[in-house]
Amino acid sequence: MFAFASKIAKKLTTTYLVQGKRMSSIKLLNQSEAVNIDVELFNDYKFSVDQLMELAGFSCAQAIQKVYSNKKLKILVVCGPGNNGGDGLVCARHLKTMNFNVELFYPKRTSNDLYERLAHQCSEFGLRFLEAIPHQGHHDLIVDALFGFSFKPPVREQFVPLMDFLLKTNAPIASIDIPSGWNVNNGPSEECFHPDLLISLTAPKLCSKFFKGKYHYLGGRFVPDKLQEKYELNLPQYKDSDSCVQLL
Ligand SMILES: NC(=O)C1=CN([C@@H]2O[C@H](COP(=O)(O)OP(=O)(O)OC[C@H]3O[C@@H](n4cnc5c(N)ncnc54)[C@H](O)[C@@H]3O)[C@@H](O)[C@H]2O)[C@H](O)CC1
Ligand SMILES: [K+]
Repeated sequence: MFAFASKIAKKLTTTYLVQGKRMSSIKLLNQSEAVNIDVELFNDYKFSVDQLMELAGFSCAQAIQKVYSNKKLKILVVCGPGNNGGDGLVCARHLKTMNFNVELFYPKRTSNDLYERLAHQCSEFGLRFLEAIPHQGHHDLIVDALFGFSFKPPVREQFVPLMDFLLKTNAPIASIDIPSGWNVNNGPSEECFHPDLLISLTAPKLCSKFFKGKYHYLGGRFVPDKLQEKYELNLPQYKDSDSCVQLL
């Protein structure tokens, strides 16, 4: 019996091993730490939003390509009004260059130069923006780039139908950074959907403890060593030129 129990225990621990590090030893960020790291990357390390968004969005496309490699999949990328939505626009463009069939739904466009350029690039790359929430069953995979680490529940009225669509869909959902609608620190409520794939950016957030999907990746390979040490992130090593690393 002991042998059986230890076999199970061993299996559970190995599931959480990432290149020799236990998943539990990787720091999970709370909402203020995620915001502070973001601010430091901009203010102290002098990154521009465009730079980080391009790397973040590309790493998400790479993780999606690794998990769902079938190029016949019809993918819908749902983009929100903040930087999470910007990551979604970048991710959609890269998925298109990886030969996926991609459509976008971007209901609340942000009118600033960066977002206008990103949306323009998507159009020029041949991506179609849907005018309304599509019928269920039209897409094989949904990329959730609605809200990220600045989301504060409850979701505002305007986004309720879209959140309802995400809750009811049978298609797998790949969430960028945070499953939209989840409390960044405390995780999901009963009305929240559960994604199949989560791509945490910079470092996983506290809510990822409640993730019960199949695949968890880390992306956003732009965190300087000094910053990793300051926040004791204990991130796993990215392999070769990969922009993402599998955690689960
Ligand atoms: N350092 C990094 O890891 C980087 C991460 N990136 C991505 O940026 C997001 C965080 O972006 P931010 O603009 O701060 O916020 P969000 O996109 O999460 O959302 C803001 C947006 O949402 C609205 N909003 C907030 N709460 C609600 C609500 N309850 N109902 C409706 N709408 C809500 C708010 O008004 C704003 O409009 C991070 O997660 C990453 O994905 C960067 O791309 C690169 C650096
Ligand atoms: K999201």
